[in-house]
Amino acid sequence: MRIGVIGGGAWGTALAQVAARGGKAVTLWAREDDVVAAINDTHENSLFLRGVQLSDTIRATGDLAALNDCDAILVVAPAQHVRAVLTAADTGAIPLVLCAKGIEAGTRMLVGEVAREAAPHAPIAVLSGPTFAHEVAAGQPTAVTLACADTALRDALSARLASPAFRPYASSDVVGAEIGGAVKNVLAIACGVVEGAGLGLNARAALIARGFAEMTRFGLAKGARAETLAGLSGLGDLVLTCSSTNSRNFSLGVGLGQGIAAEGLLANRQTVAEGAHTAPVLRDAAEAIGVDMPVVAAVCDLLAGADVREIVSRLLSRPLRAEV
Ligand SMILES: NC(=O)C1=CN([C@@H]2O[C@H](COP(=O)(O)OP(=O)(O)OC[C@H]3O[C@@H](n4cnc5c(N)ncnc54)[C@H](O)[C@@H]3O)[C@@H](O)[C@H]2O)C=CC1
Ligand SMILES: O=C(CO)COP(=O)(O)O
Repeated sequence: MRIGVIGGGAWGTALAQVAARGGKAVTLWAREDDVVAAINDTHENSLFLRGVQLSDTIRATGDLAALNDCDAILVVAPAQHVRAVLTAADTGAIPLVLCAKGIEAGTRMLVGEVAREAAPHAPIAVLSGPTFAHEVAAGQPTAVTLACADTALRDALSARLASPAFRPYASSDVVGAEIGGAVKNVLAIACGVVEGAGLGLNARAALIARGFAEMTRFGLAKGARAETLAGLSGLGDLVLTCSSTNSRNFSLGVGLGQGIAAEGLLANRQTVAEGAHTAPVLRDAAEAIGVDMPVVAAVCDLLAGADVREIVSRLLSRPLRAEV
């Protein structure tokens, strides 16, 4: 199975490295000419994944047509750009493995729904889970959810990507795998705020648990399965991203919690904090189907400039209620 990758950020590059293990050829499309040149000339993506020596069987290209002879393509552009790159790539019926975590602004579509519109003939799979790119690229042990309705395709992709250090767990719940990854980014911002504002570890644990309740309410309403949300792509990724400043979303929250305005934190950044884009879309999507997501709403208000203390006191003064 010849693998192509769309997206030369940290995660696309790390996944190219996964696919290249054992000396297999991988074609990686990157948007930036200097990323293409650096990968081909020095086998390092010095812009997005500095310090990782990449396999010399990864060939980078700036030409999307170079992916047309692949047997499967990992789509690793940020969620807001997936529609544009898939439309431009025009890869026909080549299976797409969606690896971005987010919801498209404007349409409120999950990336899978976007892909079905932009590439209507392509079989769709979703790869998601607790995966900091640097650790994966360094070969540290990692497990992911690989969701696809077509079991033969899922098994072929799993066999192609698996190694002792990279374990895909199979699922048929594509929507569930997507929702976990999209929602946890917003909740990670909230946990970062708790850290930045010095509210303590009890508060962070409470936020992870209540955030997971929000993820579950929204996911079930959208047709996800509870066990997917409690698995690697949901709770697993939530715990990872809410625990470390290695997370861009958590770090953004730390800044907000310290009272720094979102505008400044988000200006001129090269790396993506998906939760900032997902938060308002998720809040609107949840409101539209009557799902209560107070933590997500709080993150939206903080991103829009609300005062941290006011938002915290609003959350803490909500009426007491049953846990479940
Ligand atoms: N970095 C990580 O550890 C992980 C990231 N992800 C997800 O992977 C997706 C990509 O993230 P990263 O690789 O981390 O990105 P990154 O933050 O390392 O790099 C930014 C990426 O955005 C691309 N980009 C910027 N403007 C663009 C445009 N107009 N059109 C197309 N692409 C554009 C850049 O070319 C670059 O590839 C995100 O959805 C993220 O949530 C998922 C798992 C782990
Ligand atoms: O998705 C991730 C880990 O699974 C990466 O999280 P951040 O985008 O917050 O860095």
